[in-house]
Amino acid sequence: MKITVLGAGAWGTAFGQVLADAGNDVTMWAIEPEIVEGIRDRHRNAVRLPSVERLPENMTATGDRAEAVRGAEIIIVSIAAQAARVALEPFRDLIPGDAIVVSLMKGIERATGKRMDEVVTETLGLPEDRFAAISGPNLSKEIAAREPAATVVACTNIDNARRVAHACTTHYFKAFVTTDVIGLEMCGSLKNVIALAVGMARGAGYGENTAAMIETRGLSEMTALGKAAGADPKTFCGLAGVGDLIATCGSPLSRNYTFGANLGKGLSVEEATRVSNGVAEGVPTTDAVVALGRKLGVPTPLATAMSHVLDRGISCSEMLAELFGPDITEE
Ligand SMILES: NC(=O)C1=CN([C@@H]2O[C@H](COP(=O)(O)OP(=O)(O)OC[C@H]3O[C@@H](n4cnc5c(N)ncnc54)[C@H](OP(=O)(O)O)[C@@H]3O)[C@@H](O)[C@H]2O)C=CC1
Ligand SMILES: O=C(CO)COP(=O)(O)O
Repeated sequence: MKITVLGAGAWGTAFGQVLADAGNDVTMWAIEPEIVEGIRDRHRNAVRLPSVERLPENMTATGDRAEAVRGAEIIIVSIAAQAARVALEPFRDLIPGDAIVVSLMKGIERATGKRMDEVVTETLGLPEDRFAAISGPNLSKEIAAREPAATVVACTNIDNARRVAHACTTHYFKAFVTTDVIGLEMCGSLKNVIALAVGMARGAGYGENTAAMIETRGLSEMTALGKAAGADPKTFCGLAGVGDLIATCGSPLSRNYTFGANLGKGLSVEEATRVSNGVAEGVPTTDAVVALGRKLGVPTPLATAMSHVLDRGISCSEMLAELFGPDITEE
């Protein structure tokens, strides 16, 4: 198949390699000429994925939007979530009429509170059965090293989910399918907020009990919010939910975990942003989660406490005290 990836960041590039390994012809689209030339001429993305010495031969790149998507059967979107709307607008009239558009993004648009499925379909004028989301425990550097991993493809049209899953199946990468697009989107976005809090606790020097508490209470919070938004609660027990939570909250390869760890060590939000190696989606998504909780009538103690870290600069122990709350409640 001819597949295009919009956004040659760490995950866009690693996933492009998965697609190329699966036998597809892959074209990466990026704004920066340095990244385009590197992938096209030297098979290398030294800016965003330097750990890979040489990307596959059936992977190229262009900075020209029309050329990028011409004839593409599947178009992958892997752009920082807050920039997705602006970046996709110029593609609206260029996307082939039968292409499936797949989002790898894990975030909620802060300005509107919308999930990426909503942002992508709205911006591109795409029917929902031609939109798919991919989410799971997929730390890009490990997948770029071809370590065994699995993911989930969600589409309201299960046949289209299967087509996308087939396109990204390799000997080291396995894709499951689901029709629960909302659940998948909520899992990927909300676990980043939890990873910020776990990272912060780790950075402050706390151990396993504290991390397990934040992860478990966080899972409960994201499941309740997801259910209220229309998701299937089962999705939160699977790869995209618990699975991604374990990977993201347990690895310094996660930008969200690392961002949180830096806050826990005493860096300010500005300093943590400056040293971050790529986008930490949980940062802008935290406020969106709090607002969504308010709209849906679901308490979000963890996201609210994290928003006070990010907006008011409260410390890790103050964040945890907020999370504890004064009341005795049922678990
Ligand atoms: N890295 C990972 O392990 C995983 C990441 N994800 C998700 O995938 C998405 C992308 O992440 P990742 O690739 O790692 O992030 P990076 O920070 O490595 O890259 C972000 C990408 O967004 C692009 N971008 C930012 N602003 C704009 C804009 N205004 N117009 C066009 N492009 C823009 C960047 O382009 P440029 O390089 O030109 O700045 C870059 O390609 C995120 O939502 C993330 O949560 C999901 C699973 C795993
Ligand atoms: O989503 C991820 C792993 O599944 C990557 O997490 P970060 O965006 O925090 O690096």
